[in-house]
Amino acid sequence: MTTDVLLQASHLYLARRHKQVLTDISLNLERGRITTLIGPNGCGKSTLIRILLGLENADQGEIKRAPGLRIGYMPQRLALEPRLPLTVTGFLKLARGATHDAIEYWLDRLDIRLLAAQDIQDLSGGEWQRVLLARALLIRPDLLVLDEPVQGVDVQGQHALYRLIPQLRNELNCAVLMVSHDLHLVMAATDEVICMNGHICCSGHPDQVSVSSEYRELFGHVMPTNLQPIAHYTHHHDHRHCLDGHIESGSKPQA
Ligand SMILES: Nc1ncnc2c1ncn2[C@@H]1O[C@H](COP(=O)(O)OP(=O)(O)OP(=O)(O)O)[C@@H](O)[C@H]1O
Repeated sequence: MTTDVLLQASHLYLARRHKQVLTDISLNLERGRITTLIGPNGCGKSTLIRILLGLENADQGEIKRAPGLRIGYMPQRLALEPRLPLTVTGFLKLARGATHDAIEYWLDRLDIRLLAAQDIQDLSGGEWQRVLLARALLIRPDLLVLDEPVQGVDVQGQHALYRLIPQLRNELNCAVLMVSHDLHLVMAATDEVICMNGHICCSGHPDQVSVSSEYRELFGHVMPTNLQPIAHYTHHHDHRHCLDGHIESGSKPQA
């Protein structure tokens, strides 16, 4: 592994109840890069994340993590005791890396200071997502893993969160791995997209993936009207890519 590679997964396979969930998944997560996993419901995104985090084991394959790697994880769901009376600050205190200073810092940085004394049961979906993000950031992770970070967040909030993620990457100089359902929403906030459906269908820069036939087969051509890109992306595509994103020989390179 080179020094910038924080996690390297090679040829992961996993079956669950006779169903092949993951097939031959290989990827590298590098410091300073944002990687987005995208794919339809049930394609194995959360399972892959759990395996990369070491919460589940693959049937086959290998995962190498940089020594001492600090991982901050924002799960898709968090099972909480429903009647547990707990303020946001109390909840954050339970997390790894929860020093007084760290909690104070992330409450301000994520604009959730006003929620500090609020009961976690009373948070809106969007507020809860920010609190979960703060919890993942407390240890100042080398690798920040976000499983559908905009779930339950309104469109404005989604844009705000996807603008924040590259800022956090710059601030912490960390790697980010996130799961999203909508490439066009995240494409300005990601360096690499891995499009999966059990196996990796295609991967590369969001510009390349969004025009690839494998991506279009999975997601169709039409962008939902309510989901506009955060930043305007233009496609100058007059050449073809191999599945690994390289330009096919003989095709015209981009101007
Ligand atoms: N413990 C299990 N037993 C049986 N099947 C499982 C188990 N865990 C996951 N699966 C199956 O594995 C597949 C992948 O699930 P996973 O949650 O990883 O998908 P996902 O891409 O994250 O989906 P979504 O976008 O809906 O969150 C699904 O078909 C799911 O039903």
